[in-house]
Amino acid sequence: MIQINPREIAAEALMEIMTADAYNTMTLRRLLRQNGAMSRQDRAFVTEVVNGTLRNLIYIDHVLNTFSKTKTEKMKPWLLAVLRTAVYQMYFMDVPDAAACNEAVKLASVRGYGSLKGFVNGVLRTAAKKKQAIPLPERGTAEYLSVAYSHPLWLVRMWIAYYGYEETEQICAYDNQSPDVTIRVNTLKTNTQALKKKLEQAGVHVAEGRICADALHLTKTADLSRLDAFKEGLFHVQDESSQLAVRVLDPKKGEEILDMCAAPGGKSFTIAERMENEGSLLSCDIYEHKIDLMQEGAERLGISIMQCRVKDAAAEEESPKQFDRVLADVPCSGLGLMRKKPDIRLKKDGNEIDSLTKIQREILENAAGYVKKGGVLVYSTCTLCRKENEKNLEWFLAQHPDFAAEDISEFLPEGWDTETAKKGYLTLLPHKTGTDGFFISKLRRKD
Ligand SMILES: C[S@@+](CC[C@H](N)C(=O)[O-])C[C@H]1O[C@@H](n2cnc3c(N)ncnc32)[C@H](O)[C@@H]1O
Repeated sequence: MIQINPREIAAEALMEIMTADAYNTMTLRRLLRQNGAMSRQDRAFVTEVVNGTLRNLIYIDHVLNTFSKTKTEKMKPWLLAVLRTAVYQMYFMDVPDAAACNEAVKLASVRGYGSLKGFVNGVLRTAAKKKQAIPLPERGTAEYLSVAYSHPLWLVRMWIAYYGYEETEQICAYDNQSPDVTIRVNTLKTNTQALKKKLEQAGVHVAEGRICADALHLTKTADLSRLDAFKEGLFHVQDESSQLAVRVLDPKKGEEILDMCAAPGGKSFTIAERMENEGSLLSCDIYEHKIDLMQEGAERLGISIMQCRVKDAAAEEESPKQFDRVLADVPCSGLGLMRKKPDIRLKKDGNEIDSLTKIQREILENAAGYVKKGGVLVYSTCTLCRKENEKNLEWFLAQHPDFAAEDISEFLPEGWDTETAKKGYLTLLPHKTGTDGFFISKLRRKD
């Protein structure tokens, strides 16, 4: 039988993600599939090493650059991947230093770098010895937050300008916690208590929602899709921030609703459930393959009012149909998702923000045309970036005197700061709300 070395698969995945700018979940999934003979434990190890290394990459590179004369940007991609994954094991996992180091030395040879075994060994042994004494940039600087919490410097600087130093440090620290899985109870088929009981019987640890009554937080979940409760369509995965966005949209039974950027479908599913599967919901996305997934999800959940369609939300339509409520949950930089998506930290700069802002404004402009007189438009993102959030809202209101921002405080949990909510918008800072970082705003078209 061929022996598969999980450390080699982890280094391979990391190298591909870094060199091809590949999306980490897809690369990982493919490599795990190609090496299907690995045990469950080895697969979990590979996943942990890859995601953990990505999550801590800036700090790990700082460690390597502290102890290696050859800097990380000059290293061969394979050696760099081996060193990075080894430092992750030594610094962040319970792997003994000697094991991580010896295995890395072997991996260097596997791909023809036998002559550099001494280099790998030297850097890792020193890194192991000096673990407690890594020199960091001076506290109180953006550089310190960037290295200590492995967040890109441009992002830390942007957040400091928005939220101040302390708040930024708290966001960064929150991003480094391991996330739980949040689900939305399918109220068409069950209720929170019944589902909680069923999941607990299946060995899942369940805690109740902190913001939404229909949310549950799960830990000790292996593969959710294997649970009977999943197969029976009793829930879908959805963060409480997204559930709150739908609460703010406030969909009603019998209405006509449009979700302009709907895939993978989470908010559409919650909208349909809140509508008690009565009325009509048009769920669009620009990517065809995502439409199929969304349709499958709706079927699993027993939702029949959702029509899924491929449609570019930024393309103008001549005489658009009008809806009671429109959700524009636009493509964004995703900076509120750092806890769950480690590769978002790899964004080298904020340059894409301007092009995203342009698309978001095009989508918003079209959204206005889809809202009936007296109807509602909710604009939301999963990012912490004022250009994509508050600035877009301001821009929209300046272009559209026929819309007014609407107070959303009644939808928020007790005790939340409602100063901006009264003006129709809210930024969810993840360390305060225990959710993804998120932005929700609500507008109503005047009669
Ligand atoms: C933030 S995600 C939406 C998440 C979704 N609302 C949910 O809750 O599951 C943004 C979506 O916009 C889609 N998208 C990107 N550009 C688009 C466009 N021009 N028109 C429509 N959808 C677009 C992406 O495929 C992505 O699925």
